[in-house]
Amino acid sequence: MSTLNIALVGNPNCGKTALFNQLTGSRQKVANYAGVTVERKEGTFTAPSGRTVHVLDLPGTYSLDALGADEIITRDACLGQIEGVAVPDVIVCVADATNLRLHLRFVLEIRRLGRPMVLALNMMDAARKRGIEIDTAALERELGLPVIETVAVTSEGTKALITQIDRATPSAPPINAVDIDHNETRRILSATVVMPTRTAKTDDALDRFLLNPWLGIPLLLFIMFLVFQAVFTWAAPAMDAIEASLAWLGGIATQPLADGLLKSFIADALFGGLGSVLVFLPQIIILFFFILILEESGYLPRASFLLDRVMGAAGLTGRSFIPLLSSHACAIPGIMATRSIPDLRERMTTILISPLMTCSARIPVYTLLIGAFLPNTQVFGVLSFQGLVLFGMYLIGILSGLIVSWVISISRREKREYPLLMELPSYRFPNLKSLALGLWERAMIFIRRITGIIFAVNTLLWVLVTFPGKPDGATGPDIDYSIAGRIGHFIQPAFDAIGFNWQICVALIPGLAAREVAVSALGTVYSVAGSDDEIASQLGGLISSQWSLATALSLMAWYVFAPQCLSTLAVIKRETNGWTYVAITAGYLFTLAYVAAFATYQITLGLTS
Ligand SMILES: Nc1nc2c(ncn2[C@@H]2O[C@H](COP(=O)(O)OP(=O)(O)OP(=O)(O)O)[C@@H](O)[C@H]2O)c(=O)[nH]1
Ligand SMILES: [Mg+2]
Repeated sequence: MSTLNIALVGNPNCGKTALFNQLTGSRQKVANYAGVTVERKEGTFTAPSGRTVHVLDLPGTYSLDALGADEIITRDACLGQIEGVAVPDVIVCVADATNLRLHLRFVLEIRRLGRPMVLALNMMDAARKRGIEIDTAALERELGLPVIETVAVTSEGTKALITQIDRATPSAPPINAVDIDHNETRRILSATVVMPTRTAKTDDALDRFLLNPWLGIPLLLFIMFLVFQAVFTWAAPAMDAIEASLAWLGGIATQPLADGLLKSFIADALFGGLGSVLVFLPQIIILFFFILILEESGYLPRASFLLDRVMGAAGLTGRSFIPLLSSHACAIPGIMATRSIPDLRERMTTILISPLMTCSARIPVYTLLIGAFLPNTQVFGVLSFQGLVLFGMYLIGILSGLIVSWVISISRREKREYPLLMELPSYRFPNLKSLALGLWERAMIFIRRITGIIFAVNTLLWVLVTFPGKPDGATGPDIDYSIAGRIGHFIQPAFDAIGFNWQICVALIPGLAAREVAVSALGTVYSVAGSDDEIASQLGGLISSQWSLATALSLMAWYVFAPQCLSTLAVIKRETNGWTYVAITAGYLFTLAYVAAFATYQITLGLTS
């Protein structure tokens, strides 16, 4: 059976990736701002004729004229000049029906390439809602192209689009030498589109409020603050329920077993280790719930504008905002999103500081320590004190990032070359189905991490804390004689000044692979060391009785800075093409981590003794 190659092109934020996901069933990132897709993505589906269709999703671009990287990629992809990528048999040009004035120009540019093409008139739902009337048949005639109305968030029109693409041999459109002319765009628009007299009323009203010079930034801070309160308070009942079920299940699972290795493995490594991380699933889902809503609503590019001045003081621009905000979910997509920053220095600075943003893998560590060591009291009767501290941890991460960036900028003489020019998309109510799917996917990624890397590293750790057993006649606890116990005791002196005991040292080593592993590792170490029926869903209780407050705060300070994530370092190597930035990042972050933990430990000791 023959195959067909198609490429999705269009202006940024017109719904190419949403359409790509509909066609191929993939779940590539979609969000309501320009520049979400930074890398070409490929997928396939089977057309009704039985042909396999290869789909190429491309970064959005405003025109083919300019010489930016995105424009070149798009043009080369359309003409089949990218190595390893087939010439598209059909170009699917996607245009936002609510913004045809802008998008039609690009359609005409693509048409000039003289390749077979189809126009997907996307966002038809939004266009209808705003009362924009488009005469599709007239548009087809004017352009000499098939035009299909689509709604890429609900799959409306996807079938019609597939049928159109699947037609035997799509033909190239007529080449019209003058069609780049603005007059041509205007002429086609007036022949095919009736705009309502007043448009985008809601957008303007909301912007007057959210972009207000006085209200804007306080509102932004307030939104962020609410998110972190919610992460702490809403998650609490679900976390308690998971903890209780794990304790119950653990009891059932280990009861029939005789004391021995199997029982120790199930109790200590599985329930003690992995269970202690699973408990944080609700918090992670709540955080992503807010991040997804912020991404879809259209608020993020506005926040970039609001923060442009503030970030300017730190030597950055508003462009760094979205990459840095994404880093709060995970530094990896954040670092990849820096590709949309044209200024190389700014991009490298953003990459260097993105590991300082509090990624979701730190939530288990912070929550464990905050929950165990700080009082669960209310501030002003409504705010959770623990939630406030968590918010504080996020602020410390952001402030440290801005300070580091400011220090880097001191050495920079020349002026900013790229003023912040960003399109403000329309506000949009998030599609509930995609929101639910997005959260489901996050939950699965977290669970896959637990059953994948965290399980692997933790099982290895269990082996290391269990073997070799205690020699005959020895008196100390078993774990002291194990390999891990010996390693922990061996390196502990280096961490004495920052208050880490040997158990923390043992947990930090596997925690280098991924941050949450440190929690499961502590769970396993304390579980093995403790009596057998103490399952580390009570890890918090255990450490609160064994560590000083100074040690706990010092570990939190360590976690603000320490670059304990191999995947982040790997992606920095990939994005910067070399080891230099990896070495700089790891070096400066470990140094800061040690210094911050040292100061925190010594000061807290001084105050509490
Ligand atoms: N209401 C509505 N929203 C849509 C439709 N198609 C896409 N969206 C939303 O529009 C926004 C942009 O969609 P994307 O698919 O990320 O756009 P893109 O063209 O891939 O953008 P870049 O990758 O930045 O070039 C997202 O918020 C989508 O949920 C549609 O037909 N109707
Ligand atoms: Mg995209």
